[in-house]
Amino acid sequence: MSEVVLDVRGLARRYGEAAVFQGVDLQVSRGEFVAILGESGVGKSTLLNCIAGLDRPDAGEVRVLGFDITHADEAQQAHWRRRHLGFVFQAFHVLPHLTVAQNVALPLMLLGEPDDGRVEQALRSVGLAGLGSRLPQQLSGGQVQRVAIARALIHRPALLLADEPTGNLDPGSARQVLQALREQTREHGAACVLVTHSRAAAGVADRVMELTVSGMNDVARAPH
Ligand SMILES: Nc1ncnc2c1ncn2[C@@H]1O[C@H](COP(=O)(O)OP(=O)(O)OP(=O)(O)O)[C@@H](O)[C@H]1O
Repeated sequence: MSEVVLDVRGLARRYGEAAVFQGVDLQVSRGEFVAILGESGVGKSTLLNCIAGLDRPDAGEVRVLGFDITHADEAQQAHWRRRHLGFVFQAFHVLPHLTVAQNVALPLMLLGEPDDGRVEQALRSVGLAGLGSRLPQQLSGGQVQRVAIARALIHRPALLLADEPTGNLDPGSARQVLQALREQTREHGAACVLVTHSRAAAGVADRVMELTVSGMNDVARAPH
């Protein structure tokens, strides 16, 4: 059994009297790609934000490689995120005035560890060799999301979180982006959690779960 990177236990979040979710347990191992399905409004983004330490759960805890993010203070959380977390969003989180290479280099710059060779290699590995000097607006939607994947993994984080990364893409581009996400997760030995309402998107994952108000359920694998 490979090492557990993400360990979520008994997580609950409520707004006022209404529970968004409760009793959420989730373990994800190194190199494993887990998809979490759920209807709109069930709390998928809230769950990712709680895992990232951007939102405080009302009960339960989140540990990443033993570090208890739930009970850390904000400065510790911010430091932890910069070093150990990659995040891929649905859209528009690639900075439009920076080139593709500068976007990918950003996490390394924030850590004070610039490395042009690594940026070039990262672009190659997501199929964007030679496009580093372009601006994002000169790329297709699928290419922009592959920039976002390269950027999310450039600093070799232990944990990769993806929130509907294919929501705005046609099915062909979506498939390429998901395949890049899966390949890169394995190659980097990251633990990846993807949230989506798309069963097709969940089809590339190693394991599929469903988020409900009362916890997380296993789902039979969607056909490829
Ligand atoms: N600040 C807030 N105050 C009150 N309720 C909130 C707040 N933020 C989120 N909610 C509620 O929490 C629930 C979960 O929202 P969340 O965005 O996590 O769902 P989701 O599954 O990611 O939805 P979608 O797939 O549409 O993005 C929703 O019912 C939402 O209305």
